[in-house]
Amino acid sequence: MENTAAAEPGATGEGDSAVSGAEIQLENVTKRYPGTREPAVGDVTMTIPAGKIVILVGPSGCGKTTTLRMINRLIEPTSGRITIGGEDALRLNPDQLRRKIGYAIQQAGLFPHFTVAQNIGVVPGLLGWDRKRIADRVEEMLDLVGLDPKVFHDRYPRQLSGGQQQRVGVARALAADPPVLLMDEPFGAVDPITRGNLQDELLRLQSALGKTIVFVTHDFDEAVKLGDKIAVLGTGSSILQYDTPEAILANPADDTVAGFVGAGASLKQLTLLRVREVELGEDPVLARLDESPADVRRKLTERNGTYALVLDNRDRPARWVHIRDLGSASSLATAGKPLGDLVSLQSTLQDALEAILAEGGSVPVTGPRGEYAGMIELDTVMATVQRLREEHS
Ligand SMILES: Nc1ncnc2c1ncn2[C@@H]1O[C@H](COP(=O)(O)OP(=O)(O)OP(=O)(O)O)[C@@H](O)[C@H]1O
Repeated sequence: MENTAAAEPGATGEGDSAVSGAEIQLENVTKRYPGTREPAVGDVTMTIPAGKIVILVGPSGCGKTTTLRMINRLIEPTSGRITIGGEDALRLNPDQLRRKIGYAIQQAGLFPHFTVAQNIGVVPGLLGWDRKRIADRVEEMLDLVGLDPKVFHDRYPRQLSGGQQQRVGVARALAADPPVLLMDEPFGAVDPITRGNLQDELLRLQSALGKTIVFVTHDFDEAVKLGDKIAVLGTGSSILQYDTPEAILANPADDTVAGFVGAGASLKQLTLLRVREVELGEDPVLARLDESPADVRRKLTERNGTYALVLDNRDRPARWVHIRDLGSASSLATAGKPLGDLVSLQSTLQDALEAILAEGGSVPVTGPRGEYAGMIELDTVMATVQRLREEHS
């Protein structure tokens, strides 16, 4: 077996975080499936910059998967040229090429009769790494994707939740430290909360790894959240617009893109901003769980307030109390009502807006340890939407 890829930069498996991806170029790439009239991919030319996440979005059947799978030659192009890091991918041995390209798909595509560890070790094994190095790498990858090696190492895929399977899928794709990662709706089959977590995880990994990632999705919100650039594709993978999420949201190239971006494009821009980037509002009257209700009532009266935010002994927001609850209350631990939605400094403004709408006003923001960090208000979010609209018009 040839295993020259193991000697390539970026395939060392040393886990060094400075590894950077390779640029991918597609030049006039066409795929015609036998017996079909129109090409599935027609004359596509695009450059995918090194170390960036590029998202392919577009309607079902427009050729996203075909485009992706031509990059690792699971599908052979009918014509055109593809280079990866300047190397002509169509001249390489396809097996050798694929060992340098991680591939993660919907429902993870794990081998059911292999344990988690065996699944992750597949490509390093093919590359001829010795057992010790593979074992170390498997541990490192499980850690990286947030799965405890002691718990998950020997499990079989059927013993994992959908989200855990996806994590193993990502770990397997990254195991040989390939410069390029292709992801085909990798989070398509999990519930929205797990999906959000996996997306956050991918962004965290990417900020450390700097791979070139080509990611296919149907979901424009996912594209906006993850993409450094988004390619909006039409029939035959024709590129309708290829730009940053900000630019596409602000100025869709045509009506088709605008339709795909959907209503509320300026609201979607809120997914690009984090709560820590905007000014927080004025503090409400703050109280401690162990303060006496009478003292808090006095503070509220002095400050003309109606609600106090009660913090626990570690400064974490715990409850709201209304001044009228305080007359009869014996302790703040039971007075008023527990908090509903909270947002953190890391949350997107989109999440903050949802919480504000659910709570009907302003919402407490928490810092890294869950401690109270300030309030975010509807006015701040609306002013931000207005500013974004003006900046991009
Ligand atoms: N093996 C094949 N033989 C013939 N036609 C095919 C084959 N595979 C895909 N196609 C056709 O090529 C076109 C593009 O398919 P592709 O799977 O790339 O689209 P897609 O954008 O990824 O779709 P989806 O979002 O639904 O997964 C479709 O019209 C599809 O029917």
